[in-house]
Amino acid sequence: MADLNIRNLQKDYGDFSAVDGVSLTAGASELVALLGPSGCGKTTLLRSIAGFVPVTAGQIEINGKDVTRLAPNKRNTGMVFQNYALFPHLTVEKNVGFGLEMRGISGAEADKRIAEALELVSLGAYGHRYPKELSGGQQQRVAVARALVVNPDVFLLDEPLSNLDAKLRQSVGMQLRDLQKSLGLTTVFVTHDQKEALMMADRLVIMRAGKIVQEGSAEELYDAPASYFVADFLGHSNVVSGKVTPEGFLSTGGTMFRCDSAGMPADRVMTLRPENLILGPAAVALPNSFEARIQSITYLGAQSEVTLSLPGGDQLTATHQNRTGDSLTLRVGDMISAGCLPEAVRLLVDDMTTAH
Ligand SMILES: Nc1ncnc2c1ncn2[C@@H]1O[C@H](COP(=O)(O)OP(=O)(O)OP(=O)(O)O)[C@@H](O)[C@H]1O
Repeated sequence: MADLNIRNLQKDYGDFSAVDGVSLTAGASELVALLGPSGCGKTTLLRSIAGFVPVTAGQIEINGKDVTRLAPNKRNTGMVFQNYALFPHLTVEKNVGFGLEMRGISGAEADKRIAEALELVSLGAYGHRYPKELSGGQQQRVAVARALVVNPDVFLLDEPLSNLDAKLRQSVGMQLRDLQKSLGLTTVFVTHDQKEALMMADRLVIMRAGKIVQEGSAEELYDAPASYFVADFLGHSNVVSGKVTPEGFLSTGGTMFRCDSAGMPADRVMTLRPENLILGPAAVALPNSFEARIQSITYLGAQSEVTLSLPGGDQLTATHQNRTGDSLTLRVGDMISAGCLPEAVRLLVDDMTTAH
């Protein structure tokens, strides 16, 4: 059981800040995902925790001990690198034993711990193979065993699923999460894939330009993004800008949306999740209801994505469930009723087109 406590961490390269005043905690057994676009500082933050990047300022504590200036092998962290960084000329056993050797553990004690670590990742029979004799998924498990063999206080993962094909990603991700939970490991996990983060993390930390912009559970962030940037990053596809009227509506190009606008400044963007935009007769009775033209339909099997063109020229996409016996006919060019509940309309600050 361990916890990680980061305070005001700063990593500057010249006058550029890769990590800019980050404070972050991760509790015992917690899996925290660092999520954000390329270049936002995720890897730099992770490597700072491991000790591979000397920080400019701030503090990193593991189990209440200040490790900010300690060498990597004195911190008791276990790290899985994006490309696994296995030694090609060493067997699986020797790769896994490397971290122990660095800590001066050898002989029978090392052999026992290597065998246990390989069992944990179901590679007990593969100790004598070389990395090139393993599949991508098996190599990833060797990298996980190598990180776990030292009984780390903090488990650090840098995009550990990105080299796996789409089919493997989900099952390996779930295995990794099960292992993390069963061992009670405090874990920080870097990804730029929001689906991966939603699937695995207890808490998501969204970064932008070296700073944390929002953190919370997957549900909290998806349901209540604090800004357009976060909404957009977590897969909201409908964003329309408008003006808040004194009566409490958001007025877009030609449509008024009833929503919770109390105390909102006038200029806002509206986000509306496609699954909350209802099509057909059921939409007519909703507090927000309007007629729109179907501009395109993308059939995706269980559902279709239907893009609507609103009277003022704005576009909204709806997710429509395809059910056997559904009497609603969708045809490109037709007018259709559409609507949503006021609480499905979220008004956010537009931090995508303004400076941040
Ligand atoms: N050694 C370095 N010297 C100068 N700039 C660096 C150095 N290492 C990283 N950076 C810069 O710091 C910023 C953050 O990089 P980092 O690798 O942490 O981003 P990231 O969020 O992990 O991105 P990605 O998802 O693409 O891996 C980038 O703009 C990068 O160019």
